[in-house]
Formats: sequence, structure tokens, C-alpha cells
Amino acid sequence: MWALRAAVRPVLRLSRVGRGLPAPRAAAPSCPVRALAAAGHRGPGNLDGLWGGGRGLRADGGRSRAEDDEEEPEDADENAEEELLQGEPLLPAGTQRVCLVHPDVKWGPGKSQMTRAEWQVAEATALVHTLDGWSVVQTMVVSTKSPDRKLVFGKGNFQHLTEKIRGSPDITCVFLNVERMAAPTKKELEAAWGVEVFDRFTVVLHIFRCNARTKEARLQVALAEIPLHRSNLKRDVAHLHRGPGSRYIMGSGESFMQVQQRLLREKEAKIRKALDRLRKKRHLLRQQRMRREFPVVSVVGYTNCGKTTLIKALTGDAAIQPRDQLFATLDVTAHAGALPSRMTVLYVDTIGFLSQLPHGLIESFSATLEDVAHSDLIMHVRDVSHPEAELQKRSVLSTLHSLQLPARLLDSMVEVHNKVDLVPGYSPTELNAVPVSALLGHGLQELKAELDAAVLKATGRQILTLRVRLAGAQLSWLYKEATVQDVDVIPEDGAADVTVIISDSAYGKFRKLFPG
Ligand SMILES: Nc1nc2c(ncn2[C@@H]2O[C@H](COP(=O)(O)OP(=O)(O)OP(=O)(O)O)[C@@H](O)[C@H]2O)c(=O)[nH]1
Ligand SMILES: [Mg+2]
Repeated sequence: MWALRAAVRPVLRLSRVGRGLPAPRAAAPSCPVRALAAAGHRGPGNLDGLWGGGRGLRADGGRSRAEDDEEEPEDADENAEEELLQGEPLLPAGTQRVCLVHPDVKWGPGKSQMTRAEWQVAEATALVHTLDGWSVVQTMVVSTKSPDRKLVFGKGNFQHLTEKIRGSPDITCVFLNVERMAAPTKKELEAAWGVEVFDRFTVVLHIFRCNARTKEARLQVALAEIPLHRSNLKRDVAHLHRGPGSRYIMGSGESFMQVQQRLLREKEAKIRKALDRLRKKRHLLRQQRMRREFPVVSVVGYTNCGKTTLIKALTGDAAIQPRDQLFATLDVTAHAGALPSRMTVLYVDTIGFLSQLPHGLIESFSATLEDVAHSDLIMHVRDVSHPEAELQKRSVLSTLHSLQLPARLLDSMVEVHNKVDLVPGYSPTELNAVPVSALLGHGLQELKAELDAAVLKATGRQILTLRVRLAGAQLSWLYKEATVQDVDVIPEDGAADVTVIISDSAYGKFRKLFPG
């Protein structure tokens, strides 16, 4: 219901009384996510744009971050976009004592091939703990043959579950660990259990909403919310039609449902249009970045594996602040760092992956992940201390494959095994994997050397020693357009041997400008 109000307003407030549900809490702060400062806080690790605080590097002609971040839309556009971003909380605020119910499919087509129930439960628990004031007070793993049925469980198990939930007054809501719950299922379960019931989609979406900082990320979340509003609409309109009165609004010929559906369609179209505008801006920034020819390394991996911490360690960027929280990074940010060859690369921090990430969310965030497709190299960070590290790897690789990235990127990926400080005596089984502790700074030199070689290969750069005349403009040109590693002056010749890392195109220009 709250979601319905968020999507289409003005709209009727539908009574929850009579469904045995708790009344909505008044004036809740919209985002009760742990460790987040007040609304409007901009996390230093997420510098709201493509250009993070990497050692003062400006690759765009010196524009400010605020200018980088967003186009300067007309006031009307700005207001319209803000309107699209208005929304009430998807989950209730304040302290919540959650009963985590995990449907365990023992066999049949619904059986998850990927993981054991206990790790799915652990991940769901971590999601709940991301929310400020939320805790899991009871966990129930309940077997079911076909979780798609309306009440999810068989009659006996359902009855048992209902008795336990009803008999535990400390439970304030239930997190049913399924990807999506149909509106009629939610309604029936809430009626039976007397508390609100949420699915994984709603919880993840809520966390996304709380962590999104830039307008682009916030619009993407708003787009991902549309299907939720749509299914809530069906539920709420069915409820409404039980009462007396006309189905049509003011003789318009449109039923209430039709009006709300039309408003939702219009809202969706507006969000897509606003995202398109931002996407064009992103494209422009990418072109600028390519013109300056900084190699770009996209840092990907499962959520909480240590991507942001590693970028901080590689760039020495003190402004980056990683947080022990799922989906801490939702905005794409870039941070500059130097490699041993003196080449400057840009590390692009990306949104973390999660197994069974609701499909709509991936689709909504595909624009953000476009940056990965346009990078020179992918660095896949893994938390090797995690018991399900292998499963996480499979999940990340399958998402990367679904993004239809160029084969050259998938084949040249650098795999980093992070958090080795938590695994005494760790040694990777995979060839070419680089073990590090981003937190303690172990293995970073080896990783930088590996990145150096991989970036050179991926970008077709070469290391050359060129004889230049000291009197001319050659040396300063090389300093500007290539990475100068060493200058060996030969005073008697008025020349120098300059060792540079140079791209094919820059070398071509050099030859043209300074023939012979
Ligand atoms: N022990 C240990 N902890 C680490 C290491 N690297 C990161 N962490 C911790 O892991 C948690 C998550 O780190 P982040 O860098 O925010 O992880 P992330 O992959 O960026 O997470 P999302 O942005 O949420 O996807 C933080 O509490 C870090 O301090 C490491 O090498 N060792
Ligand atoms: Mg992060």
C-alpha cells in the first residue's frame, strides 16, 4: 500500500484495519540503513560521479565534481526528476524484530542447484542486519515441495509455521526468503500471520534506495520499483472494489485501476527518459576519458568482498571509506592510481553482485555496468575467507557473461583473492590469481605488477626508448601524451634517451609530428 502511494499520487489511502495488520508507522525516516549518516550525506567513497578523489587528477579539463556529476538540467527538468524520486519507505522504520522464514526446496525443479539453505539464510540475515534497528529474532528453515504455490508451504508445515509466528509476540515482521512474492501470496500470508511479510526483492530494493546517492542511481532504483508498485496496485484495487461505489472516476470512462496503471506507465516513461539524458552525459564523459587515454580498470565482485577497500589501498585515496555493509557502493566512481611503471590508471568501483539478485534490479542497473564494458581490464575481487567463495565466483561470472561483455575483457580478467589475512597459510589454487589483504596492504606490489603487465597487453601500449633532441618540443610532448619512465641525458649530443609507455596511436602522432 505504501508503495502504491509512492507511485501514484494523489491516491486513496487504503485502510489496513480489518486485515489484522499493524498500522503504518508515522513519519518514518525513509532509509533506516545501518551506518548511513543523515539524508543528503554523500559518502566520500561514492563521489557521485565518474570522477572520484584520486590524487587530484582531473581528466576532463578541470571541471568541478559537481559539474561532472550531473548535467545542469532546466529547472523544470530538475523538479520533474525530483518528483519522480519521491517515494515512501518500502519497509517500516524503527526497530524491527524479524522472523526469517526460508523455504527449503528439497527436490524438484524449484531446488536451488547453487547453494545450501544455511548460506542462503546467512545471506538473508546479513541483508536484514544492513537495516538499522533490524534484527533477526527467529530463523525457520521450512521444507516445501513447490514454493510457487499460493501459501508457499504444504498444509501441515504452513499450519505449524503460523502457530509459531502467532505464538511469538516479539516478532514484528516476517522476511520470507524468496525472490519475489506474488501480491495475493503476500496478502494471504499477512492475514494468516498478523504481521507484515517482505520478500528479498523488497528488502534489496530498500537497501539500494537507501544507498543510492547520485540521481542516476536513484532513478535506476525508482525504475526497479515499478513492478512492485504494479503488483501492489492489483492487490490494493482488489481490496478497494469490495466497497460500494462506482468503478469509474468522475465519469471519465476510466476505472480507478486504469487511471493508476496509466499514471504508472507515464512515470516509467519519464524515468526512462531522464535516465537516457544521464546516459548521454555518461557517454560524453567516457569519450573525454578515452581521449585522455587513461587505461580504465573496472573492479567487480560479490558484494562486501572488499572492492572499495582495495581501490583505497591501490590509490592511497584517503577520502574513500569502505563500509561493512551489503551494497555499500551503488554509484560508479573512478579513482586514479599509479602503477610501478608510472602509468596512471583509473579504477572504476562498481555495484557488488549478489546471487539471485532480482532480475529487474540487474536490468535497471545495466546502465551503470555499461562502464565495465568500456573498460580496458576487469579486476575480479573475491573474498576467499567466505565459506561460499566458489559460489560467489560462479555468480559473478554468470552475471558478467549475461552483460555480454567483449570476449577480450572476459579472457584477460585479473583475479584477486582478497582477505587472505583471515585464512592463515592461504595459497590460491587458481593459476594467475593474486592473493592480497586490501585491509592490511599485503600483496599489493605483486598485484600492481600484474596489473601493469595486463594493462599494457590489453591497451596495446608498449615500452619504447626514444632518442629525442633536448632543444625541441619532443620531450615535453612525451611528458604530456605518454608515461615517461626514464630520461637518460647525453649532454655531448644535446639529446636524451627517453623510456616511455606509449599507446600505438600516440606513437603514430609522435612520428608524424617529429619525423626522423
Ligand atoms: N579482514 C579483512 N577485511 C577486509 C579486507 N578487505 C575488505 N575488508 C572488509 O570488508 C568489508 C567490506 O569492504 P568493502 O570494501 O566495502 O567491500 P565492497 O566489495 O566494496 O562492498 P559493496 O560496495 O557493498 O559491494 C569492510 O568491513 C572492510 O573493512 C581484507 O583484506 N581483510
Ligand atoms: Mg564498495
